[in-house]
Amino acid sequence: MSAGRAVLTAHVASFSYDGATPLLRDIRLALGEGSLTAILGASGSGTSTLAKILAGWAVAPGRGRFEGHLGLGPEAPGARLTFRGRPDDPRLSLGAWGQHVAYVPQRAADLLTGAAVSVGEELAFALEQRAVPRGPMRERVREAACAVGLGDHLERDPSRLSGGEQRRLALACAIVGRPSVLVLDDPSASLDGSGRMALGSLIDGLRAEGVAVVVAGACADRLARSADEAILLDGGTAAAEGTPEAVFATEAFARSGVLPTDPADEDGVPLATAAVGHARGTITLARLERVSFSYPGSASRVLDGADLEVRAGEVLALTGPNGAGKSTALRHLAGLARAAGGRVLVAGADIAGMPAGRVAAAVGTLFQEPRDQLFERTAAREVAFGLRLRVPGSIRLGRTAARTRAGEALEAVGLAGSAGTHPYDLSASGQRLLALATVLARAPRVLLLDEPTVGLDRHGLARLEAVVAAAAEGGAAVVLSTHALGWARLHAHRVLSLKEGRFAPA
Ligand SMILES: Nc1ncnc2c1ncn2[C@@H]1O[C@H](COP(=O)(O)OP(=O)(O)OP(=O)(O)O)[C@@H](O)[C@H]1O
Repeated sequence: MSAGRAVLTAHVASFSYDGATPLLRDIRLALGEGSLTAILGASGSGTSTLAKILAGWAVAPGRGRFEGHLGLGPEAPGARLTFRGRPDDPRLSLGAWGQHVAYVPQRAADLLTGAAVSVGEELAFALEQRAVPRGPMRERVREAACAVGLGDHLERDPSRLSGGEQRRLALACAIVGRPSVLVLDDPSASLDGSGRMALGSLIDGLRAEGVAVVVAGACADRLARSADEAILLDGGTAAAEGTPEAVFATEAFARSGVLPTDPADEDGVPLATAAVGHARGTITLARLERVSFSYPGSASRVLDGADLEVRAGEVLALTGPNGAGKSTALRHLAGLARAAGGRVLVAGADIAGMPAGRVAAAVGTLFQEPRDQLFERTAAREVAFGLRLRVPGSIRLGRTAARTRAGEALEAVGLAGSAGTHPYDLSASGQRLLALATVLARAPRVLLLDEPTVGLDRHGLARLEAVVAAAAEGGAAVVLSTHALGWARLHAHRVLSLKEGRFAPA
């Protein structure tokens, strides 16, 4: 695709996960030095799979059947690997490939070792494998951390970072090894405004040094718009290719379900929240009253006298920088974190000392990482599970009623056709919608949604908007945390920003 000297070439003649139904067919890429390529496609179109193939993660026995070529550097015999989906295919050494091609998956935490006790150690890991001497290693670790805004967090425990901070760390891990190709799946997900700006500058800097960058996703955001080349995946193949402008102008793009604008963009969105009208309810369903909280072992207060109130029928959006404490505030409302000072009230009751299981009778939570809340064999069973539980204060449904309700909830989020699918076989956005269905099915009075828009395409976002509006119409209180500020201004009654432990109108 790119006219510059190719640093990576790929021909995906065919790729399937199950060895039978091809997900991708006849896709060719040639990534030029210093180029930016956008791989766009709606949920399930294969953008993440193509990113994984380029990164070498999907090219291994047991990971799927790949037929085609992968080549590093100018095409030459030996630099090109040919795959026929057979046992005698070349073994792609992820270690060797990874020295040239770095990758940040959609679920950024998957890139982290899980063994490092500090951000600095996590970053040093890849360099230790390459025997980089201590002095330069320290310098490169600091440089990579600073590039993503984690320069002051080198001593922090990676497992205790917020979602956005973890994405920043994964990005730093990818660049610390100085790759010649960087593949980023949904790179802006969970990043605040400054994180997005830093990502843009980082990519510009890497391209100036000759690194070929690939961004994959379901949104024609600023990064995709600034690409040299875009490729639109639809129906398993490249439905359009060319400059972003040319691709965005095609009928295939209009049909595809790719978001034509970024939900984070505030351009043209009025400051006062608009489309949803006024919340009608007067009953307060959830409240934080002067809540203070610090995580164990940390001197700083994440919440510091935070006040928040949400009424029946209201959609309240929480925004604020990465690490500000939005998820922490939601955890308090779900009874999963306990205030050190102040009170948390849900449906009129002070929940101090109330077991989280009991709070769950009134509250449903969509977590920031939805895969963490999925554990069943099929999507239908996943949704039915919570309906069959004995939760004090809520009604346990019989098997048939639970199945019917689960079907309705799957239908509402657009997953009726995936009822029999294993939750882990759904795309990341499919998993988010499934987790949302598990919450909706129980019809809780308070809905807590942690970054519900992340990774959703146009169809997914429309479903989310519909179910949030319907829940509020039905009298539920909805509290969602988001960096999609433009979207929040359109779909929430109020938007609050969390800074220094307190909420204020955004
Ligand atoms: N289990 C934990 N132990 C210690 N610190 C934590 C833990 N979980 C989160 N933190 C820290 O608390 C702060 C608030 O985190 P939280 O996840 O609530 O932020 P957030 O506003 O939701 O961020 P993001 O926008 O990145 O998702 C961050 O500094 C985070 O690193």
